[in-house]
Amino acid sequence: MLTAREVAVLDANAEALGVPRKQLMESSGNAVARAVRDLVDPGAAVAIVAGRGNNGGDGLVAARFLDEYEASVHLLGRASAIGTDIARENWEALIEAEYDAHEVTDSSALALGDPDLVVDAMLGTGVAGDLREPEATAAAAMIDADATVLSVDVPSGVDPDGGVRASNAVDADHVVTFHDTKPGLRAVDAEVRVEPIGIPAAAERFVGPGDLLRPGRDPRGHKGDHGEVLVVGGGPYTGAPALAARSALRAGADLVRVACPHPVARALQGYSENLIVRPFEGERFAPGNVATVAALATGHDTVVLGPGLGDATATLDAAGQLLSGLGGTVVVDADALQVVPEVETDATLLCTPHQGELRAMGGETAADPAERADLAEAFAAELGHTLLVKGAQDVITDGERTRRNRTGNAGMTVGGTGDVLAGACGALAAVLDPHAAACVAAFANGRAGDIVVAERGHGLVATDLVDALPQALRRPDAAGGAA
Ligand SMILES: NC(=O)C1=CN([C@@H]2O[C@H](COP(=O)(O)OP(=O)(O)OC[C@H]3O[C@@H](n4cnc5c(N)ncnc54)[C@H](O)[C@@H]3O)[C@@H](O)[C@H]2O)[C@H](O)CC1
Ligand SMILES: [K+]
Repeated sequence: MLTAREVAVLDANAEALGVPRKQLMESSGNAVARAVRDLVDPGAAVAIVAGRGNNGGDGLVAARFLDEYEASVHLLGRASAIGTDIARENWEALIEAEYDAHEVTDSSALALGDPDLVVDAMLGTGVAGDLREPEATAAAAMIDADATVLSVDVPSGVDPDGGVRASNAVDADHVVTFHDTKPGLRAVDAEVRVEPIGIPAAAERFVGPGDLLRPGRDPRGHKGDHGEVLVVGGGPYTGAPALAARSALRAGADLVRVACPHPVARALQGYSENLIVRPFEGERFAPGNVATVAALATGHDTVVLGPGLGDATATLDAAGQLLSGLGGTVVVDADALQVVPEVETDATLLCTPHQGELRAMGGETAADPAERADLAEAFAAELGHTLLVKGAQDVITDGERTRRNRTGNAGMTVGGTGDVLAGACGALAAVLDPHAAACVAAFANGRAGDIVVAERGHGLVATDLVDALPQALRRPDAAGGAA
């Protein structure tokens, strides 16, 4: 089941893998033509009504696969109003090849003739609200044509996600949809066929630039909308919580505070004036600090627990007590991971172990990425939390959905990259569900490493990653063209 957003993610990931949208459109159009062949015999009159987006583009492509039919193409609007290059190029090919194709500039001039079958290629996953003109008149003309109606992807006017039908939506007899069915088609009373269009399984299996399209930051948002993150760390180490906090800021958090022992507070503040430090008593995080830190945590969207805490017994006790009392999403990293298997909590944990830490938690790992993914998936299901298992290929799994991330390079084994990843997870989990946040964070962290190596060669240090995160998080053009 694919929402319109998931379709956009897969298309962009397919493009990054070397399968451009125009190729997907060619496959979609071919699938439409196959559906036509199954419904009417060669020689039949087929009227293709095309919108100005890629749904229309699919219909334009289909015309080229229907030479044995009396196919006519009716573009709703001027060719200059076609919204995408790939749809426009397909229109231009029809005109150049002298197909029976017309621009309908006045909806009352729409003349479908007496078709045996109408292809509804007006609107698909890009629809919004009731059909406007000329789609509304065209939909009515389809009904008047008294022909079989085959809709492309979704009946025009049906919301692909929620299934809500616009009052003037097309009544389809048949629907041909692509790659996977759509939630909105459950409510459609028509024969639905799902056709592959050549999106490689890798577009789903591996995190790609398309995953950066997931709704997260609303650019029109206001301070505090994009997440307030609390890092609980420091003790033996001060660099780790500073890296995690700075990374959270670079990954989009609006406010990041660091709860840390008094003795490291000043050192931490020294790392960056962007950090707000909330010191607690003592040399290390201990049970006596849990109430204070828990109270602080309630005022934040996400918590990142672990960077630089150390593994003193009292600290691990405190970590377990803190987790058992929290709700919301908590990123757990480094030594704090040890307490996760035993802790009962209402919080959703996003755990970011490397393979040694995974084994210490009771999980298993393997050299083969696919096998490692299966083992991690089983362990995440057992734990009941989301795992981001770091490695040459990261594995992200919540026990059901399992994906792998291939960005990053050998230079990233340097200390601190895990703290940067944990901070990025903290920021992204404030605006995405934990699984999506882990996918995007793993992708961006590795991509930041690749950007740094490409620009400066090896010798990468963790602070380089922090600075490269904004560039690594830059979204591809949703309509086409990888970043
Ligand atoms: N991976 C895949 O499944 C692929 C699917 N393909 C097809 O692409 C469309 C989605 O195309 P898109 O350009 O994003 O949107 P639409 O064509 O559905 O519509 C946009 C178009 O329609 C106008 N519009 C929006 N709402 C209304 C309205 N209520 N009334 C009138 N007009 C409206 C809007 O202004 C735009 O002009 C998908 O469904 C598939 O068919 C790709 O071809 C390949 C990959
Ligand atoms: K349609």
